[in-house]
Amino acid sequence: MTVINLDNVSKSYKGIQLFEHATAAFDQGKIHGIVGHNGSGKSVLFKMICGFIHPDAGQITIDPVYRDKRSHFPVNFGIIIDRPGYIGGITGYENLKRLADIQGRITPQEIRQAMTQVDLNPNAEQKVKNYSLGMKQKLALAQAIMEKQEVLILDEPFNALDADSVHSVRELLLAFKKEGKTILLTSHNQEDIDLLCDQVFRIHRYALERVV
Ligand SMILES: Nc1ncnc2c1ncn2[C@@H]1O[C@H](COP(=O)(O)OP(=O)(O)OP(=O)(O)O)[C@@H](O)[C@H]1O
Repeated sequence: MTVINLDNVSKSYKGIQLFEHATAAFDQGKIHGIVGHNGSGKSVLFKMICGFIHPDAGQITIDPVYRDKRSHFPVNFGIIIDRPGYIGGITGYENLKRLADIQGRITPQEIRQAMTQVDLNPNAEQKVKNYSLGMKQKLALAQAIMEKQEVLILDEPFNALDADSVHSVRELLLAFKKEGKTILLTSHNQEDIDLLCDQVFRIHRYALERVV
């Protein structure tokens, strides 16, 4: 089943063409890797899929299961694109709790579980302003998975993670795939792509070229 479909998508910024008639389908229960050089448009692609920006032409269709009439954005998507702005003066847990309270769907225990899954201590008293880059990355990951989101859109999820954390996040993503979740990720590390991805798309000549 196709979860996200791109049909003839074109996008440019100030005369710089990023996509031209790009077409691709991303399937349920698979891990999809998006590769391409710096500035090729990986983050822009993810922002278009999540409805944050719009293609100049063409269509991006999301399975209606992930649509809600009341929202312009897809629902049940866990997203990491750019580094989110957390509140520095409170702990990681408190940040996630405030975000979780917006939907009011999960318990404190589920927030703690998500933090533990990415090797963050939910009981730590350290404020986010004192977090390292890798810890902020883990917090973003915890946010993306804490509501048990079915589709994960992860731009550079391994960025700044130490070797042990890379290993545990890889295992986590493979476990999510087994559960039937759909994952799109970017990485500049070929090993991540080779180990994790069922399908790989390369941004090449403004299109999404299937390489695996
Ligand atoms: N809001 C914007 N206004 C103007 N140009 C933009 C905007 N957003 C992105 N761009 C440009 O689009 C191009 C693609 O950016 P994008 O962040 O998608 O690249 P990327 O493939 O994710 O790169 P990297 O591998 O370095 O993360 C870049 O040249 C960027 O400057």
